Amino acid sequence: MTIARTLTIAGSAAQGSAGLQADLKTFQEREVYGMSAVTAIVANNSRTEQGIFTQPLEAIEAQIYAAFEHVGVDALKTGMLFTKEIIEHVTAILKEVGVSNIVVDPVMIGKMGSQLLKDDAINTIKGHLFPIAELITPNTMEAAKILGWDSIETIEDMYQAVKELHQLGPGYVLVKGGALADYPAVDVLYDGEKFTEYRSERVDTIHTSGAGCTYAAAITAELAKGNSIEDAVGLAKEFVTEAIRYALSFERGIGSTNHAAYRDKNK
Ligand SMILES: Nc1ncnc2c1ncn2[C@@H]1O[C@H](COP(=O)(O)OP(=O)(O)O)[C@@H](O)[C@H]1O
Ligand SMILES: Cc1ncc(COP(=O)(O)OP(=O)(O)O)c(N)n1
Repeated sequence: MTIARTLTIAGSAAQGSAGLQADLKTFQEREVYGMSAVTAIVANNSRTEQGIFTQPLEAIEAQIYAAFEHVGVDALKTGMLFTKEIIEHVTAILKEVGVSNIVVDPVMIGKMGSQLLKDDAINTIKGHLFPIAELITPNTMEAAKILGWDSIETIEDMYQAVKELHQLGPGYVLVKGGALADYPAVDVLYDGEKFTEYRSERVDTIHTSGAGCTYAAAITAELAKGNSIEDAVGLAKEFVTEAIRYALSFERGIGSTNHAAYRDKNK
């Protein structure tokens, strides 16, 4: 049996909704083979002062090579990279192994408040990783920060943002409009010439932890299967919308996107 192979290079979100936990659950749901390289462990709780445990560069490198050597990778995504050093090291390895389907989700601050990218690492992700990415998937806050804008408030702003972000070198830019509360859930894709909008109704919920990771992981899975970027984003948008519609509350603040919801709906 052949199966498409995916890798996430990301942080571990101990609470299970985001990070590599969301990615691996999504890979499984999209019926691809999932692998992971852990960059940092995020484990915020009321008893632990230091909730972020960065992995040594040597450990990150070993995990990436293990995935490439033992299995092979058809598409990969990056999530939490946290430091300049990790970004530089991961970029150098990806250039060496020569993988083409790279999805970069430039996560900066999680919905639970964790810092996922140090402020001094934003320029490194722009300068090193974006030029080798097939697709970058910032949310509106991340897109504004990367561009040095105050904020992105409207869909017109999103159109301007994808154009400017594309000049940083990725093949495609997808700006996600989940935070624009006055609009439906609109995302804008740009390939340097053509804009494509992806829309769904806005689900009335606060339980969207992991939505961005889940979306980028589903896109990665569909690219690994050989779909075009446009089709991969469309399929992933349907998947993440169901994951948000049937989100899991746990009744303790912001709950999790439900990675099994799309499967349950299509049974
Ligand atoms: N309340 C919502 N209802 C429906 N879709 C949403 C909602 N919030 C976010 N989305 C969608 O979820 C995906 C992830 O977007 P977003 O939440 O902006 O990313 P992030 O988790 O990185 O902040 C996008 O397709 C966005 O449009
Ligand atoms: C370890 C870790 N990585 C990434 C995220 C961000 O997840 P994302 O789905 O982009 O957004 P939030 O759900 O946090 O808003 C994370 N939280 N943890």
